[in-house]
Amino acid sequence: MDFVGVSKRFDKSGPAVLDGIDLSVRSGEIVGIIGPSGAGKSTLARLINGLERPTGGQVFVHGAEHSRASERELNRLRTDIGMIFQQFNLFNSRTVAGNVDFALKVAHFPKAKRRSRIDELLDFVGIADKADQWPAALSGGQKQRVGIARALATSPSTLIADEATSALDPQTTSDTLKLLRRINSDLGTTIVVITHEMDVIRDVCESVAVLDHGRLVDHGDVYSVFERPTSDVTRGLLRHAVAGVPDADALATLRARHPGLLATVSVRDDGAVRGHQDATFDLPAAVAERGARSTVIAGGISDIAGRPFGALTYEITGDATSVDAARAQLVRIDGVVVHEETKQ
Ligand SMILES: Nc1ncnc2c1ncn2[C@@H]1O[C@H](COP(=O)(O)OP(=O)(O)OP(=O)(O)O)[C@@H](O)[C@H]1O
Repeated sequence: MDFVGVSKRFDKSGPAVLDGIDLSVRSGEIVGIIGPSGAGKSTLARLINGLERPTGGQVFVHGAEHSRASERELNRLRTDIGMIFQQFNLFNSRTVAGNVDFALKVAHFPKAKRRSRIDELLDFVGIADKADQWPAALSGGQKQRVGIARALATSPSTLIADEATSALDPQTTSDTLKLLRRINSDLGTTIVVITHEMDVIRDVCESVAVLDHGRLVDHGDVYSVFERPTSDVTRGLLRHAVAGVPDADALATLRARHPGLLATVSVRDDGAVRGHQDATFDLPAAVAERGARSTVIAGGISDIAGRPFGALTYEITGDATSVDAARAQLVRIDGVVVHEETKQ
């Protein structure tokens, strides 16, 4: 999937909702599109399935240029793109099986094979026992599984999940994201995850594109973007998803409880601290060598694309000479931030 210099205006004299987007998505990857409300995420998704056309640039999906396709060609191309939504968009007047059947009918799937295809799909998403239930009798997570089964009915090579977990509780979100990963690994489906939550990106995506006011402000594999965000929007979104260097408010709270010297160590791949020659730099050991003690008081380590990522904040205590010696060592290490108390 390729976006080449894509722009979109709904009104000729109005603002650009998307502005000069250059973005490539590899076939078979899970990519996240994230950004604050109004950033242009849903518009980008609608360009992928041809519900909107760009006012500038080109959109290619599986080699076909969507931006130029006729309405007829678009209809055919759309059968190769499944969509799932925050509000599930199920037909309440049809059973679970009936909802999936509808997608098969629309795609002219052979009638004789429909029942077995429905059973296969419901089994795959884990709700085989709900085939004859009505949507109203299902939980949010089960409804989303029906939505997913329906979106997969025609074996699309791309699935767009537009805020698909935003209405779900944390456990159901986690189960749904696991299902998306299984769809990707078992069926090879390219998945575009539209979200405003960095936790979702962290838990399921391989690459991420960050939108702000219609512009692409960060893009790359998830680990790199988490490690080196280049925009304030990305940094703001990350604050809630991974532990980092505490901001001024968090630091004030920590200081109120911990009078010692405070220092934060970034935890990166293999525990290595970037820029430090000894990849196993160990703050507690370094501090102990100088006769001081260290205690973890804040932080966390997440798993991002199978690699550790996070930060740990320590309080360093002991006699003044030992703490000063520890401080002198720590300020020289890249990846360690020593929080000096500013004198009033
Ligand atoms: N059909 C339309 N006509 C006019 N303006 C539109 C249309 N669709 C979207 N917009 C505008 O485009 C901008 C981006 O909207 P979009 O829905 O793509 O953002 P989003 O990032 O998905 O936001 P949210 O997270 O709130 O869903 C908004 O300012 C919105 O008002």
